[in-house]
Amino acid sequence: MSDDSETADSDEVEIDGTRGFSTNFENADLGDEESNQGLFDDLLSGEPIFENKEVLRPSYTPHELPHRSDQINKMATILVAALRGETPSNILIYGKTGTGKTASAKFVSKELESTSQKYSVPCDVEYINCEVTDTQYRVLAQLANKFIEKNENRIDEQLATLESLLDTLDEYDATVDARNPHGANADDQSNDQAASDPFEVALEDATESQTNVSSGDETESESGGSPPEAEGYSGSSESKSTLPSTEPDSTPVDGTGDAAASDSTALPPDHPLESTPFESREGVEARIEELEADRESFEEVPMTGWPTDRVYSVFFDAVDYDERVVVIMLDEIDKLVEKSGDDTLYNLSRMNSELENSRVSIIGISNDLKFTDFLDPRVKSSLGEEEIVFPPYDANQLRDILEHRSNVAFKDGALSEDVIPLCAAFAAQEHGDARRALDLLRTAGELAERSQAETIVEEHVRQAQDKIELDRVVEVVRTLPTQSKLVLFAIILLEKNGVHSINTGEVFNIYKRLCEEIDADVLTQRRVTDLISELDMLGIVNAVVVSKGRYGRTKEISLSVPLEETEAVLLSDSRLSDIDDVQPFIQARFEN
Ligand SMILES: Nc1ncnc2c1ncn2[C@@H]1O[C@H](COP(=O)(O)OP(=O)(O)OP(=O)(O)O)[C@@H](O)[C@H]1O
Repeated sequence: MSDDSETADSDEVEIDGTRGFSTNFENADLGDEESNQGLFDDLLSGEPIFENKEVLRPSYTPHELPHRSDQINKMATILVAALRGETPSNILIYGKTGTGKTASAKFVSKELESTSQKYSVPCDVEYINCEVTDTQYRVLAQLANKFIEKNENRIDEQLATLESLLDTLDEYDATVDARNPHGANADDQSNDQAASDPFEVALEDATESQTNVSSGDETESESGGSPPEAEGYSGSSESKSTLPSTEPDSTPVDGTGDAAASDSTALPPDHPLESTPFESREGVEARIEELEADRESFEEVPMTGWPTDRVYSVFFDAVDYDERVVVIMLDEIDKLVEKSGDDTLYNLSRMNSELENSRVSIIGISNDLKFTDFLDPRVKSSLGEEEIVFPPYDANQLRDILEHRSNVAFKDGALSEDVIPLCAAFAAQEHGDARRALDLLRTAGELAERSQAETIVEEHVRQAQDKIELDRVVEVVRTLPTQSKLVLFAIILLEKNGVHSINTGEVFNIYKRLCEEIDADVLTQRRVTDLISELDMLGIVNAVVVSKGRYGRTKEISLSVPLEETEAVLLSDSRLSDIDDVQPFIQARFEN
């Protein structure tokens, strides 16, 4: 270490100005140990606590969800209808934050999609977080674009299969010509062996593709039981309806050698188009053209600017392009309703009566048990066909969840015994929130790592609890409206000056002075009393009503959060930071 820094120092002494850059780059190029000053070496040298910290982050989707098997099974029982080609009932999922709603729903949808691939039943799941995507326009636009992308991908796969079918046809024709320069199809026994390999491959390819004739057509669906990768000639009703039956026995070929010369439906058994829906090269080429035209016609929806009707119609067409069951998962659905009413849900829930090829089913996820009160009764009954409740976890369940994760997250021996029970207990007090429990465990690990400890102990968990709480306070205070910030600042100033049992009148007087100082509107005392109650509800201040005997009742206010940190957050607001000398204001509390 010391060697490193000495060398680095001497480099710096020798160079000046622009030359310094080039010398440093040279060092970097050399890549030897002497080129850095060991800023990170110390940190890296400590024994790491974590084996895989990502596992504790909210973005990680666990493979196992202990204590949620009832809810997961119920969801699967409802959604299995999609794998039978039927429309699953809509589902509403309720539960407080951190009770595993999103994780469980994502887990089930992953399983659903992979099983649907396994059995070649077309089924798509789309997830939307309505806290981010919170208007009807955005929801529909996002869905439209996702389905357009899916359709394009499917078309690309189909085109690739068809192009390779054309190649196989070319090879086949060339081989036939070579075998039989006079035009007869030489498929007699003696030639079978020589011809078998490429044709068998082609036939296999074609059969594989053909089994997937499944979607987009009114005429037929043959999806069940075919292999997952089969993506063949699906899509257009027109091309399909003009195609011959795909049943192999429709034109028996006797193997005597004249099949190629006979009419086009009588393909020899080793013909690449046999057991495909196509009877000629032209048929394949026409289908390619048609798919390319479809692909061209898709128009991506811009994120703003179109009339909502147009967005809806593009979304509708994109969903209905293929035969499939579509599950739309709307997480934080209450935020969407709160922000933009229930129009989106109304439109989505009535789609099925108009869709021709596909079916839509909705899973809504909400923290707010009461949000359906704001829904149109028709939407409410359609959306809530099935309801699944996620109860809060208790401390034992949280302990199990943490233990599962910690096995992967931490190095052996990095956790002392009481850490997980303590994290679970803290989080159980917070309405059984698994996210909070995982945050605590991760933060405790980070604090231990930062202090270069080898194991995480109870103290780290307590520090983590304080840190998370403080982070929450900072976030809440930072995002308060200016008027609330002024009221809170007034309370802080009073506390800082040793005033105990602060009452509303005192807060109001200081608040008024602060408003004048920064040219803000002054609210009425009644309104300020409301703002104090809001701060109380957010857990930032504690306001209790006390009786003063014959002088009536008053509120006694005290700060519930750390004073200095909160003041620092308030002063980081550019408007409040203009207030320079606050001391004289304190006198104002005696004024009236
Ligand atoms: N049973 C469980 N097993 C393992 N991890 C879980 C379990 N339940 C929840 N989690 C984890 O807890 C965190 C929060 O879960 P999730 O996001 O599913 O909660 P939520 O109920 O959807 O909360 P919110 O309503 O706030 O979105 C995630 O990291 C998730 O992986």
